[in-house]
Amino acid sequence: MALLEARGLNVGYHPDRGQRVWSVRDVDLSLEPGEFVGLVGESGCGKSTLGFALTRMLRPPAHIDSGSVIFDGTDIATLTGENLRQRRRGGFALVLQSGMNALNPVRSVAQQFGDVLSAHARKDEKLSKAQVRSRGMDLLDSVKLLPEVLDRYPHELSGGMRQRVAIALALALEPQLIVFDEPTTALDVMVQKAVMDTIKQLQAERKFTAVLISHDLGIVLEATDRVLVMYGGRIVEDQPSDALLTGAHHPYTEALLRCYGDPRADVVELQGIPGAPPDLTLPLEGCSFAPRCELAIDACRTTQPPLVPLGEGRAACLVRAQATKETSHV
Ligand SMILES: Nc1ncnc2c1ncn2[C@@H]1O[C@H](COP(=O)(O)OP(=O)(O)OP(=O)(O)O)[C@@H](O)[C@H]1O
Repeated sequence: MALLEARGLNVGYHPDRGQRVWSVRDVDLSLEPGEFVGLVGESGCGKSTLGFALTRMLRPPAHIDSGSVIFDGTDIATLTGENLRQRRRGGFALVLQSGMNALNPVRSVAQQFGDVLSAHARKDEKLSKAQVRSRGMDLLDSVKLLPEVLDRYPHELSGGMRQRVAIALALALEPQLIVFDEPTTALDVMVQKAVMDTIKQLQAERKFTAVLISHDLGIVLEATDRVLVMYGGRIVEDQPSDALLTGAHHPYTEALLRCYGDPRADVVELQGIPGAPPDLTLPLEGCSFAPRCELAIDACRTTQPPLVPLGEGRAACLVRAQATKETSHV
């Protein structure tokens, strides 16, 4: 049984003034226990909004307009207040792009462990300062930080250390699902690799379900079991990572793969994707990639392609779905 299932999920930003943005459109996805899933796509396609929705971290003007997010049997899309807070323990957590954004600049690391643990403690449970410190030291150890980091403030730590503290704080409530939103983007390449190695090791040992949001297909393909590709607020492809390396089924994924150079190759020829991403303030008719797609036929401009089984997973492309149907009838 899936750990999380999102069905018909629509998320928009509805500011009092200014334009509405429909950032996540009709998303259906499942996350299995213990799998490591990548979420990729161009900037602005809705990855973070989806990650925030799956962990119920959206803040106004963002709003779940419709759909469900069934986590471990409960629809968390409709949970509020105390019920939602209680569900986070042993439930779902989000690690943000920059550790500095996630940490409170005026609280020491130990105080922040105390804040997280006490905010989600059971009613009959009160942790002493010594218990918080001991738990904090274990968690710091798990992300490869020394115990003395407990008494430091965020500004005293490097970017990589702050990101490790943010990961340790997410682990404090022993979540079954952690969404990592661009966890290494703000770090230099060496630190990026070290932090990614720690994330992979923690996931393999603790067996939580992980979603890695990134625009770097290379990092995602290396770390994950399965990749979800987003375009214009929709999931357009969902395939095992190994299968994507040998062939994508959606023309947008193919274009993304051409933008990523294999560092092992002797000669790397990178290509961009001509055209611009869709405007998410507008309703979309047909396939949102059609204006940039070399394969597009008339029907692509008028019919929203459903996400159907293709290859070892799913893809939302009318042309490819039709071609597969025709070959299977030959
Ligand atoms: N607070 C906000 N108010 C209004 N629109 C927003 C807000 N945050 C995001 N959006 C819009 O929602 C859409 C999706 O943004 P989102 O950040 O989810 O995309 P993303 O794929 O994660 O991008 P990036 O890779 O750049 O982080 C974009 O069009 C963005 O402009």
